[in-house]
Amino acid sequence: MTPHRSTRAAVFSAGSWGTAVAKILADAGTSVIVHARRDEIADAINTTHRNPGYFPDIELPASLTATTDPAAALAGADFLVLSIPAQSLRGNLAAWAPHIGTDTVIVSLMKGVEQGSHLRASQIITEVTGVGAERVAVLSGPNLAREIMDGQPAAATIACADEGAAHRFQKACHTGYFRPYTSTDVTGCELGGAVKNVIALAVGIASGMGLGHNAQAMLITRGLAETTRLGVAMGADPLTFAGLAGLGDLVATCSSPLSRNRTFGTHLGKGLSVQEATAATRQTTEGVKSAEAILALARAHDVEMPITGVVSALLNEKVTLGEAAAALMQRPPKPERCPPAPRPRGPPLRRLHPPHPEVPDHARIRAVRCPDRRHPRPGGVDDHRLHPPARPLAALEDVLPGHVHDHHAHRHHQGRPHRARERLRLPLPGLLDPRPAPAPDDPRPPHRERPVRPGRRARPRPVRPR
Ligand SMILES: NC(=O)C1=CN([C@@H]2O[C@H](COP(=O)(O)OP(=O)(O)OC[C@H]3O[C@@H](n4cnc5c(N)ncnc54)[C@H](O)[C@@H]3O)[C@@H](O)[C@H]2O)C=CC1
Ligand SMILES: O=C(CO)COP(=O)(O)O
Repeated sequence: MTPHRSTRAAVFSAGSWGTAVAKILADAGTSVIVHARRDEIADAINTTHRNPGYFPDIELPASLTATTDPAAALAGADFLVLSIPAQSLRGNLAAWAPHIGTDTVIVSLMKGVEQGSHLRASQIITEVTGVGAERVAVLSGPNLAREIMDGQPAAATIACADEGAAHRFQKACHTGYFRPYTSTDVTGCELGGAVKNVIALAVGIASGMGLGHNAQAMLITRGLAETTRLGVAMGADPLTFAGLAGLGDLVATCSSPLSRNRTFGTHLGKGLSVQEATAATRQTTEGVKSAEAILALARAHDVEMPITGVVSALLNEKVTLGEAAAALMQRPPKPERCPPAPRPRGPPLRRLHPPHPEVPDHARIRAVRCPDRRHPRPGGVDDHRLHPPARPLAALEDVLPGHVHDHHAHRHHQGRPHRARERLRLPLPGLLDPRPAPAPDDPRPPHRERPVRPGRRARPRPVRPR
């Protein structure tokens, strides 16, 4: 927290989070210039020390200045901090790139995945600017901008392949109310931030439908499970998802009415159409744009993400609220947890993009067997890849795996005899329908859920005396 005005940061966007991070940096003693798109916002910041577009009631540090000239903002900058909607990053960055200094570290605050390319912000940055991964950092965590502007305490994680660069930015933004930690898990931090927006949409939808805290906690917890599955398949450290950029951000966003994603979901849950919810939302709602791209990443890495799947289907208006909820609740029963994947080996199953320097060896999945021998799982990813289910029907089942009950997979899953390709379609009762979900055509009780402990083996058989 030593003053270091010689450190310079250029914050690109005078939006909600850009303004908040600019204030943090200035309060930490860093020399900050904000790049605004509109002259009137830049002028207001320079003359009244307020941002009338986002926080008209909050006075900004007098040392904080603004400009609409990207070259002036970037001149001599140690850090370029980017905080615009993820879908607009590529085009804007291409225009700003010629002004970026050769030593400038680029810090992404963005929590989205690009449509079409399915790239995260840090990957877009390296691709567009040609800057090496050691000069690209991400900052992510439970950081609702409004609370931070009010001076309330918060923490975040700064991740960079070069830990030294992360440390420098940590020093540049450490204040009495903002506590940054460092990490080298760029993939995990970024995925945590992007996927939690989709889970926050799901929680908002549940809340809008009038569902209680049990349902919301279920979505948060299983949302974290599917985020971690994707992260592990993409080479992230699973423990990152237990940290600020994972669980921390998920809890803050899913529980706060300040979250735009949760609020958008609440509108949907109350019955508004996607168009109506969009019209009711003024600021950036990354989850709406990223859900499908995240689902595409999941497919490419053979990871099941049922919550993301139903949110994407709802956003595309392919299913009703009741159908989406029923599709989640009627998935085949399974253990809560399978062991994490061992170090991956072998060629990737499918890859969306040419190898990225940051994730060269990790986007690989290998079949492992769950200690409960009836549940073979690929790479700790609890899907049914090893029970090739010969999935029927097209679009809906593709978006919502488990929407159609696969009788063959179900019997196989239970370790029982089965006839290949026998299938049964379940009706989809509305979520609030008091009737119990229809039982599969099996008279025996359903498979008992049993916690699986990593590394645990079947109990040894007693040795009979001869
Ligand atoms: N608001 C928050 O509490 C937090 C937001 N974030 C992330 O920060 C990023 C930015 O979000 P916010 O600042 O909240 O959004 P915002 O909607 O408040 O501000 C977006 C900014 O980007 C600019 N912008 C919009 N479209 C643009 C375009 N096509 N080209 C160039 N500039 C454009 C706007 O003028 C505005 O300055 C998102 O990825 C979000 O997930 C991350 C943590 C907290
Ligand atoms: O990322 C955020 C908090 O950490 C902000 O979430 P929303 O974009 O949903 O407002």
